[in-house]
Amino acid sequence: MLKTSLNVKSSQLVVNVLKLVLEQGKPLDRGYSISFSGVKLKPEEQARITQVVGDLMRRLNLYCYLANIQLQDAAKNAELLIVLWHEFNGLNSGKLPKASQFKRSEYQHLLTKAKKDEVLWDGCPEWLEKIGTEQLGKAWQAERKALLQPAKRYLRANQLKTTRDELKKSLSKEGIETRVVKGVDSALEVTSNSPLFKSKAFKAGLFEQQDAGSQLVAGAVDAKPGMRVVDACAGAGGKTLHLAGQMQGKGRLLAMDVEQWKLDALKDRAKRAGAHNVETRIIASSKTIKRLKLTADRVLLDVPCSGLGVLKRNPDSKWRDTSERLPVLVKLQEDILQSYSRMVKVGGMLVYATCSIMPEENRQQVDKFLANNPHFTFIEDENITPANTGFDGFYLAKMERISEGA
Ligand SMILES: C[S@@+](CC[C@H](N)C(=O)[O-])C[C@H]1O[C@@H](n2cnc3c(N)ncnc32)[C@H](O)[C@@H]1O
Repeated sequence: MLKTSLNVKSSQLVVNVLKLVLEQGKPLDRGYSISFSGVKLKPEEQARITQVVGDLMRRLNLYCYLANIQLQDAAKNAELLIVLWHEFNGLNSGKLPKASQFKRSEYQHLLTKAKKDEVLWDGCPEWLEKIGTEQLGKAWQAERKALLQPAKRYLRANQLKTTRDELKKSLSKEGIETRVVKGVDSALEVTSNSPLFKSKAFKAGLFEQQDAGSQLVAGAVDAKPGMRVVDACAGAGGKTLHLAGQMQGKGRLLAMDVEQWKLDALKDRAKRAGAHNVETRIIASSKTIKRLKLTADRVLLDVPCSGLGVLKRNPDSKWRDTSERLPVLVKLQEDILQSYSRMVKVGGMLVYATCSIMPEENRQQVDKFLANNPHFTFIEDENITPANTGFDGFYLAKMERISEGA
């Protein structure tokens, strides 16, 4: 946490980001890029601003409660929330705009009450508490607390161009300090506040920023040189590029998605990474999938999901989403699993993955699929949870096709 208060300029940038996210519905990353564009800021100051915004977003309901305002009025009262944030974190807020509106005795009274309400204290909206309790029972409490922690920055060494040890050394020469992540072969955790994307190492394609949990998912696909591999919900290719590294540029790696702009971004990233065996294909209709029937050694289905495993990285979604999205996503996941699994050849492996920690999107989804598809057999699954790992939360299940089936 910060040791000194924000200055007025930085506090104004916090306000800008909050307004973009809460009033205009921009994702947090976009809020940062718009607010920081053209503004001269030292990397350390930028890191301080993102810390304050991140923390405010993770516990927005708590800070609103302490400021005695409604959640829907958070953006309008952003300056007051920053004052509250300083007080809550034991920092002097005296020089900040709206410091004069801070009512200490009311704050102390509300703080005492808030401490008794664990769900509010952990920055959890009611809809999320309900889902978490229903789906995870007693385990939810630890996950709720883990999801309140700031997200760490992890990198994946691009095996096509370097090794993790070499990358660590190259980064250190540029003043970027990292440490090795135990249990994740390709991952480094960034321990300094250095900007990553202006580094020579990044421009040379030596790494991608990717959560360690996400690296475990792509690692489980175990794509080998010469294989035919499909990443069917590839997005902008976080995992595709990892698979390309596993394949060492040999074989065929097909990245598919329903959104062309994501595949366009993937192409740019693949170029920088030197991933020359990546082909992109838009899924225009079910025919795109049917044409690939029984052809792939590996199919990764990193399906659209609630994102409830990655809330510490995307805390803004707690205040945007509702529980109504979940059943819609569960149905979409079921359809994708049923239809896209056709691409796996006999003896090939299907990897189903989400960035959710909720069983309804995870093991229950897999069990339903296996019950209806006896030509697949279960190999193993893994719940990568924030409470157990400190990483973002993911789920993965591996299944093998044992016969052609339907
Ligand atoms: C969890 S994200 C994928 C993230 C990506 N694999 C990565 O590691 O960066 C899910 C992706 O599924 C895509 N998607 C949504 N509906 C789809 C569908 N019916 N078929 C294939 N992809 C779909 C979304 O556009 C999104 O990019």
